[in-house]
Amino acid sequence: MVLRTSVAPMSAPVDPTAASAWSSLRRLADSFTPDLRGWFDSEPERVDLYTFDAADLHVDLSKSYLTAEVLAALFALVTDTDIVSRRDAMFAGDRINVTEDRAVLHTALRLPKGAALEIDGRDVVADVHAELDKMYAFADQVRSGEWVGASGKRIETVVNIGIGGSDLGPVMVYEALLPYKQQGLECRFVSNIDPTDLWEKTHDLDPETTLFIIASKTFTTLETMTNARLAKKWLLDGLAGAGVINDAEQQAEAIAKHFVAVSTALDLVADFGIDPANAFGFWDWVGGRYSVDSVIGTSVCVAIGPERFAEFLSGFHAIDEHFRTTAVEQNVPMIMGLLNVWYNNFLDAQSHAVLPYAQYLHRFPAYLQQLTMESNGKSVRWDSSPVTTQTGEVFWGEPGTNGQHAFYQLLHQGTKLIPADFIAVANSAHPLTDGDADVHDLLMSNFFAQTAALAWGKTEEEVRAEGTAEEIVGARVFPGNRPTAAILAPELSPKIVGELIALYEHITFVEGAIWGIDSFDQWGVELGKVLAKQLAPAVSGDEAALEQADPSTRAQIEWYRAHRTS
Ligand SMILES: O=P(O)(O)OC[C@H]1O[C@H](O)[C@H](O)[C@@H](O)[C@@H]1O
Repeated sequence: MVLRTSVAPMSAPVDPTAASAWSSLRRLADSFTPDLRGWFDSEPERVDLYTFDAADLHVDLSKSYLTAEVLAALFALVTDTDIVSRRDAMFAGDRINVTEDRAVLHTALRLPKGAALEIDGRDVVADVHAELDKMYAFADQVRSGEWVGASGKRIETVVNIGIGGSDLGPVMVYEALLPYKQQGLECRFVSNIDPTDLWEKTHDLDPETTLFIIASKTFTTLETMTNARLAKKWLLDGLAGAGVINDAEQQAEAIAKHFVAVSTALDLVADFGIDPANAFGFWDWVGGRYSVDSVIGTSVCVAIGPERFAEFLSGFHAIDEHFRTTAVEQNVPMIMGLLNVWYNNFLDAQSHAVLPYAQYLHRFPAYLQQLTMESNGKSVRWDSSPVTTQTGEVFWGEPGTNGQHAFYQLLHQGTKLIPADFIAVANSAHPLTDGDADVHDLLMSNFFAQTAALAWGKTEEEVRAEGTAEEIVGARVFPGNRPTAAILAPELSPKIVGELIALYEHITFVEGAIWGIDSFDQWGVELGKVLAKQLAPAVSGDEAALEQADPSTRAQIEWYRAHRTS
């Protein structure tokens, strides 16, 4: 397979609301009455019609708000908004991240060694695999104990310092794949500039057996650079206190043994004092929130090993191939992205729940929040023209069954439409029995029960038939017709975690392509960063700087300063 950069100029985004498919969907929405019970009665083949497979993922959308008419109109929207061309442009390495003038090539990070993708005459796949091989060699050294700290002891704890995409991806995947982690080797993740984060993650560690990975695409992020400097001090003070290092030369040697970096800015890595030989690189065509499958995943690779990491990448690639080559009618990310547009733009859903029935996926909703909301939370299209419709879904969630005892009340009986993705695997990494009961079966009984309860509800007649007192019948009715998607997979393996991430990456892509926005920039995070820098002197006591602040902010800072005890 050889993909080449297309040189076609980027055409202006289509206004989706002007598309004829949009009008059709609007008409359908105006008279839309969800009726899952009725649809299942009148469409005996509904389960088959709306169940799809993509690599190892089995996706049942039969309890969603899809009907034949809706799906046909959504497929027409694919044509009207030319998503397929945009998808192909992404895979080919076109600069579809217009506002940053960059290609969007996270899919190249998981191309197998034999593949080729040329960008500006460079074989990107060779570059990717050269960095992967370097990361794999490093991971092997740490795992085998060949890599030792300043006092000759093997590494026991790897602390990843990063934030946003340089944290959420690694920590989510590390937690998801804990059963694959090497015994005796732990990873921790420091992200927040709140000093308690670094303190909590380091105070009980031995500097002699701790290795820091400074993960930052730009190597300028305030939180990460501050924490990196604090970590350097913690390490050097600790080693000096233990008599391991005594002079500047030994300090430099210690940094080389206890710090590695992952970045696109290798010059800044060197300025920080990390030996470029201990730095792993990637490229500006990898967005932060799309980077866990690059060397940003070094902590994960150390934990699970190169072989498993390669399997993780193969999962992404399997879904990439599905998305790239499968006909729209069977294309799972395409259909799920379209379905989300149907909920969001036509049925006025305000948010979208993601409910993994897998404790190991407990950080998956948080990870998806960055992926989907940083990508698609935009008010202008990629040519800066204002959007004329809603964009960016609000994703949220918690693992089941925990959420059942917390917020599911609102899902079942609340007034809001909240489509929910239920995710589960067939096999537990740690099967247990409670008497005769297989505990994973109990978990899954809840999974199946919840999507059924949400879909079918409980009618007044059913409630009355249970002998319920008339005055509380209303309170005990479940309206049903709450749409869900069920995503099932055999087990939570590295490959399947890669598949799940890639599935949502491409769902996000499809939604952004329909809205005509640049899903790959994030200018909205900048203003707050600039203001924080401007306000920092005022917060620490500079009266002149405080005068510059607006009255509300000034009053807050004054209150803060008045209540500081140290
Ligand atoms: O990896 P870094 O350059 O340190 O960036 C870390 C994060 O911070 C930024 O503010 C962006 O919002 C994120 O997309 C990014 O992942």
